Amino acid sequence: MEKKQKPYFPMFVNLSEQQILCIGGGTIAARRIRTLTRFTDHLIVMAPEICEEMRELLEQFPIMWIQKKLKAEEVIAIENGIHEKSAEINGCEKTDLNFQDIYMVLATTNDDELNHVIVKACKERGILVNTCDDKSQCDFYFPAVTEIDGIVIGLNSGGKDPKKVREVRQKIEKMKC
Ligand SMILES: C[C@@]1(CC(=O)O)c2cc3[nH]c(cc4nc(cc5[nH]c(cc(n2)[C@H]1CCC(=O)O)[C@@](C)(CC(=O)O)[C@@H]5CCC(=O)O)C(CC(=O)O)=C4CCC(=O)O)c(CCC(=O)O)c3CC(=O)O
Ligand SMILES: NC(=O)C1=CN([C@@H]2O[C@H](COP(=O)(O)OP(=O)(O)OC[C@H]3O[C@@H](n4cnc5c(N)ncnc54)[C@H](O)[C@@H]3O)[C@@H](O)[C@H]2O)C=CC1
Repeated sequence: MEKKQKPYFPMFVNLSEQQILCIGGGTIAARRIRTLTRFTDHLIVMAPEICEEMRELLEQFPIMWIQKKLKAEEVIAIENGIHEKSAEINGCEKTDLNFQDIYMVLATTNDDELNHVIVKACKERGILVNTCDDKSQCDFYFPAVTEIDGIVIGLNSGGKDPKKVREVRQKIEKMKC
């Protein structure tokens, strides 16, 4: 008998004191960082360039931007405890970033190969990792999130239909009033 894939359990996690590193600063990254600003002030974005929406988020929230194009060789060095010298950081002093302090990594670059290397390095170090281009490699899925009267609602279709997930989230938001 074929085994049916079970849905993922919606575990609600305290992220308020956890550092989250998002590698990539485009459309997907901005959408996810916007969601995460509700849950933690410890957000780091690493990307050589960021989109307009991310730029606006950097102005509104205490997000650290490390302006850097990550190289696959550097990611592999994560295994040895990579120590990043940050290039340019939004409103903050120059500082070292030690991946050992990172709780969760979001790989959101448009370089699928790099995303894959990031996933591998994180898994080796036991860091929770999500990549936007391949659901089979994710430790967890990024949910659509909304909130009604302080009740957080997270939605997920197990990667079957993200577009529908978005539509359901929008329907819920219309019901709010
Ligand atoms: C599995 C998952 C893993 C993860 O990334 O965590 C994943 C994977 C992938 N998504 C893809 C495509 C799209 N994703 C969206 C939208 C969202 N995707 C999100 C989550 C997830 N996406 C995870 C669980 C999904 C689930 O619940 O089923 C949301 C909920 C959260 C967020 O991203 O913030 C957000 C809605 C947020 C909101 O609106 O509230 C849209 C629609 C749109 O953008 O309008 C499209 C175009 C679809 C189309 O056009 O049909 C591709 C192909 C990429 C490619 O082209 O290569 C992959 C890769 C793959 O399937 O392997
Ligand atoms: N999971 C999801 O919901 C969806 C996922 N995707 C996937 O997400 C990927 C990214 O999509 P977008 O955000 O729209 O792309 P985008 O082109 O807007 O952004 C890509 C970002 O990655 C950064 N980047 C590229 N190389 C880098 C490196 N070496 N180091 C650090 N940052 C680097 C760029 O500077 C840019 O900020 C797509 O290639 C696609 O595979 C696409 C649609 C939906």
